[in-house]
Amino acid sequence: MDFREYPDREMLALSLADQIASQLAQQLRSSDETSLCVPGGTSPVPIFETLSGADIDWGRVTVFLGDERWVDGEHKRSNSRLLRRHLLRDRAAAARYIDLYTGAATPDEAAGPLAEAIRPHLPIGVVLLGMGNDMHTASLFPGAPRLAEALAPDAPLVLPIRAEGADEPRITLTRPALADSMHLHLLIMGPEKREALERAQALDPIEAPVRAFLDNATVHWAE
Ligand SMILES: O=C(O)[C@H](O)[C@@H](O)[C@H](O)[C@H](O)COP(=O)(O)O
Repeated sequence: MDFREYPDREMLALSLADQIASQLAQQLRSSDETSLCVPGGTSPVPIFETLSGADIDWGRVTVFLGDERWVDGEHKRSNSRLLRRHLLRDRAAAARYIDLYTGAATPDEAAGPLAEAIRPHLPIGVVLLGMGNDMHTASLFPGAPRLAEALAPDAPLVLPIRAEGADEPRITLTRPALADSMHLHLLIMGPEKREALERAQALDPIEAPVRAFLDNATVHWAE
């Protein structure tokens, strides 16, 4: 795990957006296309807004979320709505986008088709993960009934998740889908998350799901 501390959140956002853009551009120099997987939540918004203006060939980048709340795309809790407002605009509006919210009644029936939609984009070019204070990442929540299944090396690429820590049914990419990415970044801000990260390093992924990704992650932190 590579841990990078920044003087403030603005410097973190500018630097991380630049690192992601550079990694995507580098991949596009040797491949026809690449992929970018991003988290929902509030922390990544400044990174999205900087990244949306990056001068790369977005038409050859496929973007998708690492997880989604199973709510309509215009619902205030929708991560897809967050992306449309903060990332998929400016130059990045040209990106190809796979929406994890399919409109199906439940995430259970959407998981199979979404796995097939995601599969051609593996290994993901760049993955950005967030983390909750409970050490969840994506929608891999401690205590979730299907967490062990989602953490297994042979897990389906996409699974529905219901958990006490989640306000609504979720859909999430799983460990094999996320962990094998070419570049994996973890974004955390504030003292509580730094403390949670330190706890996670000593725990098993079943107790601290973010632990499943730390070995290959570059962690970006500011107060
Ligand atoms: O759907 C989600 O909520 C995210 O994908 C989730 O995994 C997020 O990254 C963490 O909950 C941190 O969220 P904040 O950045 O808002 O603290």
